[in-house]
Amino acid sequence: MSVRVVARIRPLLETELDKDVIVRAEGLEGQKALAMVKIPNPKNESEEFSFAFNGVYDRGTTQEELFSAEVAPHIKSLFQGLDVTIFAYGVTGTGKTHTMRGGLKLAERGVIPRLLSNVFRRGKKIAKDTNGETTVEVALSYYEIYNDKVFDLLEAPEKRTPSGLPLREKDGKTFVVGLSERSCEDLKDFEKIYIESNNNRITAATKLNAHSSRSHAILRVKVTQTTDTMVRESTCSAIDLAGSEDNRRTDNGKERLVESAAINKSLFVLSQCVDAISRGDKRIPYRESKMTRILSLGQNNGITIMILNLAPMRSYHLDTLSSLNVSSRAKRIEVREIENEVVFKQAPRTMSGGLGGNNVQRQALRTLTNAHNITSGAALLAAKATEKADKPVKLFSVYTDKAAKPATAAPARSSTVPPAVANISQLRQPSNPNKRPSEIPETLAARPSKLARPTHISLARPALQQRAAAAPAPQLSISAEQIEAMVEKKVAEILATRLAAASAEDSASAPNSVPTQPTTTTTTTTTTAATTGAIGDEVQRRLEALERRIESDTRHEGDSRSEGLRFLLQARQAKERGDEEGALRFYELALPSFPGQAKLLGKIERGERRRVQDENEGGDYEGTEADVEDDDGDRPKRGGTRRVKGRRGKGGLAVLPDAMEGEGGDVGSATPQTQRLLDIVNSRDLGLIKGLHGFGAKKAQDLVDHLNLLREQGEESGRVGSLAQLRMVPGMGSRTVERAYEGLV
Ligand SMILES: Nc1ncnc2c1ncn2[C@@H]1O[C@H](COP(=O)(O)OP(=O)(O)OP(=O)(O)O)[C@@H](O)[C@H]1O
Repeated sequence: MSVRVVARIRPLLETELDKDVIVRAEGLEGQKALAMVKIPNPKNESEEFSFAFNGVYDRGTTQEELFSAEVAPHIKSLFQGLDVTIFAYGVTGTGKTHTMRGGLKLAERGVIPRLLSNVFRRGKKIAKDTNGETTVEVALSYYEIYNDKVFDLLEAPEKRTPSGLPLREKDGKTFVVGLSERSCEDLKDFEKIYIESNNNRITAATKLNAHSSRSHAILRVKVTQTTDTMVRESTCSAIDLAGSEDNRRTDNGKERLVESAAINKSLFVLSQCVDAISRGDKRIPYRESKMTRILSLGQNNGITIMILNLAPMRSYHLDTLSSLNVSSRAKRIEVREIENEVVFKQAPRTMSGGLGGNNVQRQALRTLTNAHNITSGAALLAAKATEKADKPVKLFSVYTDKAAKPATAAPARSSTVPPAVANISQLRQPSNPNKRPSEIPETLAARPSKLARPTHISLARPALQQRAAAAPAPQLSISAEQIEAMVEKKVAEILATRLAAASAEDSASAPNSVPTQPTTTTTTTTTTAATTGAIGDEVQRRLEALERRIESDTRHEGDSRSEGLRFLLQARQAKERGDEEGALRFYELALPSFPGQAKLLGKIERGERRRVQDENEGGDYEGTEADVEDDDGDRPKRGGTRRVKGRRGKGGLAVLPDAMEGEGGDVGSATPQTQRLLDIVNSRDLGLIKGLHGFGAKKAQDLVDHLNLLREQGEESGRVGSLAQLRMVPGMGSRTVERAYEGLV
């Protein structure tokens, strides 16, 4: 499977002004072809983030240019039997529909009509070249996924049932029951079907776009080539994804929020799938959303093209960074492409200019939770090149364009830091003394490591500090909590170093990679001798043990602990940026890897309390997926960090039994409530399950469907054996399980 990720920056619309442009395209050093998107750091405009892509298309790129460069080369592969999937991803109003569908004029036609035109042309040529021995048939299906329900766009809306079309599994493939398919003779035929069925698509006016697509629209073009001896079938799916906008900027009402929750969830799964494919994971979470499940994403040997649509305006700043972040994960697949030699056949073209269009109104931006990072796609290439298969996948490094300056001291623990990392730390310089520590290199001369800072040590008064400075390090009083904090910080540093190392290796080995530049969110592991002395032997031992553990954890590809650690690192980085909501989200993502981990649960609870407080105080937070799920106001407002068996938490939180907190949550040691909950779940009795606290009809049905699916796939007995497992079921999560448990208590 190969994936190519490209970015397309749309031109300015009539009412947009050149002075508000903040997104620009650039080539890699010394190369003309555009391959980088540059955008200022919203928190520090003197810094600029660079995101690398397989190709970047600037504002003046025509429909024809995009199509010939990115889609046309794969039509041959389609006729050779490979499946092709083309996504248009991006925030509402950035040009996804324009890219996929386009305008009615010939020059304005988007990817889809051009694709069909090429397919028919090639089909005719094959028939002609084989003297009619090969017949080529084209059939279309067109459906949308709205609020996680599938609707046939080839059918009139009146024929829709509220629950949409069901999915079924057959021979390991997922198909939509009752989805119509229309044979399509020629382009005229196609245009008629396509224009008619587009009127059936659900769109709505949001504050960002008067005709915003609220569903994912998936056009499936099935090509069947038949000769006397064989039938070859392949499909090309073209997907105009729903907008990935942030609710806080759309003034969305309840209905729009529910839609957005479904949209964001499926986009999240999509990015997770792409991420997993890029890592070469055996398990791709494609079953966790309907769209990826129907597309069987990552299950075939096809070609995927992800077109990230971007608006160049400042008013989209945070949304743009957010989608760059998502697509940058996809970008890592560049490595696989090089290996497959399927793509990269044509360099992206550059044009500049501007076009007019509709007016897209946007409201003022407020803080957003998303991490603004980028993965260096070439990280995997570097890992591959050096045969370090046991290295963890490198996630999230941000490049900033800052002048290089040699460091004044070499890192003391250079044995654990690859040379490339040392270079990174040398390149970086603290441009702003007020910057957060994570953004500044921690070289000995420039600034002491956080680990050695007196704030981490219980020395309140100057006199004591002087005495302590003279005293040997082990005499310093460090509380268990402080040690814990140091260890946590250190873990984050170690992981961050790996990212930086990978980025550095990338630039050395990958011809298409971004040049290695300093990172803003990573720190180096320049633990100095002074630092080591200050933190003492005990901390050092624990750090080393942890380092070994991370090393051994990350060796197991697909190991959920490594995944969890990565989320913890991201949470940590979000915290460093002051992005509490982002941190909370990453802590929640880490939870399935460390089920029931009391400290993590504590962090999540505290984060949620803060969020609730923000809401009550009229803060920024206005709604996410979690809001929608927990809309009954049942979300705990308070709670202790450690839950005690058999009692309720402070603010009415379900008090989970110890059995649940252990990894795996063995049924053998389950409390009667746990056992009861599992019995109800495993009964598959919809009535009983619906009776659980926090379960509605849909959640109950989804759970039963999931259990049935497990059984169909022969996975164990299709039973959930522990609360930890229950939490891992798609759509469940910790809060749902806690509430169901609480109901039984
Ligand atoms: N490359 C382009 N050239 C000219 N106009 C464009 C281009 N891209 C987008 N536009 C214009 O920008 C506006 C928004 O584009 P479009 O509706 O395609 O956005 P979208 O991302 O599909 O939004 P939504 O997710 O809400 O459906 C439209 O008026 C469209 O014509």
